[in-house]
Amino acid sequence: MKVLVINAGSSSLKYQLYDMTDESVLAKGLVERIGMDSSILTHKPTGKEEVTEVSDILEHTTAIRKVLEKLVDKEHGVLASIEEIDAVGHRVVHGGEAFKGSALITGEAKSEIRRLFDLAPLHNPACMMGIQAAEANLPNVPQTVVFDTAFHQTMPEKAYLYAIPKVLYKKHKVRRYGFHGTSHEYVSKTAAEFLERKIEDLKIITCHIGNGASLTAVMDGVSVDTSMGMTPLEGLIMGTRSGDLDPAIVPFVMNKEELTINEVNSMLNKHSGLLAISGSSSDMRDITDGMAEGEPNATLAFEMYEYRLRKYIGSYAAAMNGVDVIVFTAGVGENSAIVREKVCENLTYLGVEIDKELNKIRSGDPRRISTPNSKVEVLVVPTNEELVIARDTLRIVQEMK
Ligand SMILES: Nc1ncnc2c1ncn2[C@@H]1O[C@H](COP(=O)(O)OP(=O)(O)O)[C@@H](O)[C@H]1O
Ligand SMILES: CC(=O)OP(=O)(O)O
Ligand SMILES: [Mg+2]
Repeated sequence: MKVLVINAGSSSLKYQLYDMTDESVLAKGLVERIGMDSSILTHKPTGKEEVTEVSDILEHTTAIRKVLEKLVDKEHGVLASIEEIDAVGHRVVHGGEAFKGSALITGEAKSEIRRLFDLAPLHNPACMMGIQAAEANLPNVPQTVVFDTAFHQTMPEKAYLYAIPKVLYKKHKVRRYGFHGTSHEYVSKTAAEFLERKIEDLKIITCHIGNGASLTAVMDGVSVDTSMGMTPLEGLIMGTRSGDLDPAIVPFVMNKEELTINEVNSMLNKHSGLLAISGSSSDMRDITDGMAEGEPNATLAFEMYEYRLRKYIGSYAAAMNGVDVIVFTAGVGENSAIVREKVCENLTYLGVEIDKELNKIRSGDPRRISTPNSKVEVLVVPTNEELVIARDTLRIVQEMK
């Protein structure tokens, strides 16, 4: 069975084609700058050379058509025919309270995802474009949706409600949903397997720190709290997102700077975070390079990022009355030894002790970076959101039969 996984953003579309007989990746790639001139398609067939193609791709339907052409291309393809694709799995960022797990795409599911546009205006419309584009190109193939929010539906009320008038929850579903759920679930399970422990016996803090970043407290194998909120803006300092701030800043700045709702949203989501503090980049590689060169704004950006992350780890240890395992994952968590080192350096009060040499080793496998004496296991576990989507898709399609 072959499953195509699609992760659609507003101007990009990532894809991976899996052969689920052995969970191998046959090809993967990315279309960037959709809707702009000079869109870029990068296609990487496993075992063959990567190809890059620049053309004007005006919308997602054309983007998927181009991807499908590449998948069956004589030179760069990995399939004899498009008919070989048995199912398509889509990442959808916001599933609200309606979706507690992955689902087959039906008319009703699509209506529900549309109803959630209000709660995730930056994410869900793009996901819907991906779904419609895939349906247009592969009309007879079953399609599924896998939600970032689903894993967090186990949070208790005390963690997901905000201390604002309850009518706002009743009328508009204003509450914490949390995101990156496929990643938090995958790395917490993988961590327990790696340690050869039952996940039910562990208190785990998973740190998914990529471009978007969130932390989750996992107890008894389920999410009990997470740092992102009603939208993926709350919590940690991210590449271009502010994370937590005093909510009174929003009306204050809107008033002083005469900003519209869209403009203030854009400021907090796209022009804040590491980018705003450093004044130069949202990428942790540039921030740590700048810090190494003694650049003061890059140094401040790093310090603020690390400080916020460490405070959240402390608060989740408090939430669970302890922590057995801390897991680092995603772009920064998997690759930045200095972020891991600096965070852990200040967690000695929890009994955290990392081995600086182990921490520097680069590898694509789950690995331990704590010392044998450490009271908390500290692990680096590469995430694989696409594999979770492919597995869920396979399960749902098999259940249909
Ligand atoms: N070698 C590296 N060292 C430090 N940070 C890195 C490295 N590689 C990637 N990153 C960070 O990871 C981010 C991308 O993370 P990723 O999880 O791939 O994000 P997303 O899936 O949200 O696009 C980059 O913006 C950068 O900050
Ligand atoms: C939900 C979210 O923040 O996603 P990403 O990390 O892909 O931006
Ligand atoms: Mg991501």
